[in-house]
Amino acid sequence: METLTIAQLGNPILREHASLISATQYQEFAPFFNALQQKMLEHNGVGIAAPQVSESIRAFIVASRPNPRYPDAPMMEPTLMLNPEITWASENMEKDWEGCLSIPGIRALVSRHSHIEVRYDTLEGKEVKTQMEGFIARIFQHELDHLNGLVFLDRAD
Ligand SMILES: O=C(NO)N[C@@H](Cc1ccccc1)C(=O)O
Ligand SMILES: [Zn+2]
Repeated sequence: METLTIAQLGNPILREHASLISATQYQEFAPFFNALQQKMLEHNGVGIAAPQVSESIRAFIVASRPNPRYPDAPMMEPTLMLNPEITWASENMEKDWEGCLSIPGIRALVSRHSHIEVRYDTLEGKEVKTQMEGFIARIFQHELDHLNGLVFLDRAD
């Protein structure tokens, strides 16, 4: 695994529909997911999606925590989510500021569902069903967009 570089807006990889991963492949990808988390932390990211390092698979990390880029971000354990889906989304929408490691230096106000219910697999192949709200729900929706070839500017008000 050579060192990962973050694809910038304009790179067609960011516009692909990423592929599901089969559970038999999860463990093979473990070193890649570690490198992905490292790359996110290097850039003070609070999330990162595999397509951003040109790996078009349905996997991302949600890792909200206060940092210089998002001083008010809530604290959570960095969480790797495989084959993630939204299973329910609130009618209620909230606007807040977003950035993207693939679009450095730009922030925009984006409307997102304020509450969502999600499902994803862990690296061990366990299915997790849970609900999210606020900034963490926002990051999940931002990362899921990346798996579907969307970036936050596509949704900016
Ligand atoms: O580019 C990514 N993830 O794809 N990282 C974003 C994640 C994010 C998402 C939503 C709101 C704020 C921030 C970052 O700035 O750390
Ligand atoms: Zn992004």
